[in-house]
Amino acid sequence: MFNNNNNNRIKTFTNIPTPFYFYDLDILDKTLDCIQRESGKHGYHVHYAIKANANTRIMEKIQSYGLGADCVSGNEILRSLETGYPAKKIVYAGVGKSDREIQIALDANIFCFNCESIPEIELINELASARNKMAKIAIRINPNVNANTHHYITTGIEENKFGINRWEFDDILETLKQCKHIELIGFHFHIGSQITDLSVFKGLCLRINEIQNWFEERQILVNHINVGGGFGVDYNEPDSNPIPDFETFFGIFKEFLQIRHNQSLHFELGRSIVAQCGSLISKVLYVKKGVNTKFAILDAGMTELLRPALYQAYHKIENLSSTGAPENYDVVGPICESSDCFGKSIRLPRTQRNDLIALRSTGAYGEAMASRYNLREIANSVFSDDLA
Ligand SMILES: Cc1ncc(COP(=O)(O)O)c(C=O)c1O
Ligand SMILES: N[C@@H](CCCC[NH3+])C(=O)O
Repeated sequence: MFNNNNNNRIKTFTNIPTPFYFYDLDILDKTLDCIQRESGKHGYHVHYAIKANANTRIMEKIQSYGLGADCVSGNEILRSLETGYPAKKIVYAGVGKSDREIQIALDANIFCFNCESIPEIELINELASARNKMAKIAIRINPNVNANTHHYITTGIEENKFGINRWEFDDILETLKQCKHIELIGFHFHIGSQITDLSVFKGLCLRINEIQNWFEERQILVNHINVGGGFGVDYNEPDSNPIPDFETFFGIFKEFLQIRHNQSLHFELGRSIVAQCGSLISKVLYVKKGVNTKFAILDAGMTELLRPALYQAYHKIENLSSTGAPENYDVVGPICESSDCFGKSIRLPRTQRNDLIALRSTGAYGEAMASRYNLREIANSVFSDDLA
């Protein structure tokens, strides 16, 4: 995206106050085209996990391709409705849904609650009963499949707080019998995020097959299977792999998941849709000598991109201004935290004050996780369409 063919774009960056989130809408369009084509081959339903990036323009663009929304809060449901996602394509997960949030979802008549505990199902039943409504739910089942990803973003093993475990199934069936304002329409699964070992999804399919058999033996059939999200992206080589291999990803589910007659399959993709269209653009404030290294101190920090500090995540770092001889730098932000570091011993062309630096693949969980720590301003977003 930032190679020599794009020198003009880089020139336009020079006049924009930094730091800012840059979104290449061409990459987003190509990603969405690919998702539409590859999921369409199998008739799959894709919901965008808006927690990855709830920027209005990004959400509107994704909605224009017909995707639904996967929400984790009442405010995300409201934002989805405002940006044109039809209620009948909204799913809502979360271990801690508040009364207010459940009411928002009931009033909007969303497609499905993904329920994570028995007390939650009982509360939804009570609030639905007060409105004389039926609430459609899927139970979020913890399939106990290890996602082989960072332990902070693993969600599908028994020790995690998410979902309902297998040893609770009998109690769930009992609860569902009691709850007259609940209609069970699906089973939901989500095992973690940034999964690059695709055999993990095969393991998920095989586990879902076993779970479906268990329920079928008890005459429980549902119309919807939702396998969540989690498909990872290439943070090392965003230019060689700007669009994840959705053909292979959806193909795994086609091959290994035993979908019953009349069942539809749903996905909740976040990162794989938006990560590669975004970059955080920053300026070098100072280059400072350390004991063993040089620090390149940027005007962006963990307040604009938390992932490196939170998960030791790597985002490719590029100096857009320099073509000098390569040197090693510890690339850090201005925040009063030692973990405010984007990378150690990063090889960059000779770097100096005012050079523009791009932190790549920040479209997912970048702007969405921004904070005002140290009373910093929230950075602006800039779209490729708006640049000359
Ligand atoms: C329930 C649920 N669905 C979907 C997602 C989206 O995940 P990803 O951005 O990895 O596709 C998440 C986040 O991990 C999630 O918790
Ligand atoms: N926020 C995380 C992923 C968690 C997704 C939500 N369950 C990330 O940046 O990688």
